[in-house]
Formats: sequence, C-alpha cells, structure tokens
Amino acid sequence: MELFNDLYDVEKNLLPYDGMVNYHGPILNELDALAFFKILCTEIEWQNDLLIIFGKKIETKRKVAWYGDKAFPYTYSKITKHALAWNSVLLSLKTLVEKESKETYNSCLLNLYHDGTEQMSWHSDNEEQLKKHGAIASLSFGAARRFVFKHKETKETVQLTLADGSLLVMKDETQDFWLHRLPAMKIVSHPRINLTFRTIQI
Ligand SMILES: O=C(O)CCC(=O)C(=O)O
Ligand SMILES: [Fe+2]
Repeated sequence: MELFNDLYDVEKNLLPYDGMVNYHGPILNELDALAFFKILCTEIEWQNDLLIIFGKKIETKRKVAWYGDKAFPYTYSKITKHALAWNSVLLSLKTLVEKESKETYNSCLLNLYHDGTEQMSWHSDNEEQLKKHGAIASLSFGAARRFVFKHKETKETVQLTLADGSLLVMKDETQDFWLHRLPAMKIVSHPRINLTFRTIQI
C-alpha cells in the first residue's frame, strides 16, 4: 500500500486558495478495490435518489445510501432520510480512510453511478448538520471519473481524475468557497461507486 501512496504528494493542496484538498491516489490495490466494489454492490441498501426540479420530484438513475453511527436525520431537496447502521464492509473502509486521512467520521453517503451518463451537479457539502470545516473523505471504486472544483466568486476551476480505489480529502473552508461536481462522461460505460465519509454534528 505504501508503494501506491509514494506516487502522490498527499500534502499538496490542489486548491490555489480558500480551502484544502488533498488527493491520496489509490489507497487500495486493484484486486482489493474490485473485491470491495462487488461487496458494496450487494451489501448496500441502494435507493434511487429524489431531486426536486421546478417543484417536481424526479427520481435519479444514480443510486444512493446513507449510513452512520446513529439514525441521523439528513435533509436535502426537502426530503429527510435516516442513516442506516454501519455494516462490516463500511466499518472496515471507514477504519482504512480514518487511518489514511488522520481524521474521524461518523457517517457516510454512498453514490452508485451505473455509467458515464450519470453525474452529480454543482454543489458544496455545507449542510447545517455537517461539522463546520470538518474533513470530507471521498473514496472511489470502479470507473475513473473527472471531478471538478469551481470557486464561487472567482469561478476558477480545478480538475482531477478520481481513480479506482483512490481517496480525496476536502477540508477547512473548501465547502464555503468552492463548488464541486462529477460531470457526465459519455465515453464511460462502467459503473462507479463513491463513498463520502463525513461528520454530522449533533
Ligand atoms: O461521486 C463523487 O465523487 C462526488 C460525490 C459528492 O460530491 C457527494 O456525495 O457530495
Ligand atoms: Fe459533494
């Protein structure tokens, strides 16, 4: 595992100002990443996400799931969901990510993108329930996808590719000043699973 990390400068801040984003690169080898991908496909209670667009509820093709230490309520697009209890695969990934990022987390939002047509639009993870300036650790499995940051005022953008088994950590004022999105990539035909470990403030 050390070998993989050596290829990336984990200390390097990808943002030029107003936040801190560190890309750790792959923290799992390909075989382990594939094994986790398969287990996550079957062991997670995937549900279609709901979006409210022009007052209408729309079901996304992208699937989501929400886990945590407690049945935390989590509201977005005016829909409240309660976190499910951790299962063993998520607990082992949480331990791995906590060790690698030197932070702790009490919840995890998961997204399953069936192919490159599924995406996530511009947003920042600055909901009231989240610990202010807490670290958010994003672990990716499956298809490599582009990930983009855009500064809310200057509109400057920063792009990177999130590889299979890789970890990206966003912290400090990142969510105050920067939006991020996962754009569609029509050329991608394989699925991808992303886990964002977060801290809910109770
Ligand atoms: O899938 C990704 O890499 C992004 C997920 C994300 O931004 C989120 O869950 O808030
Ligand atoms: Fe996000």
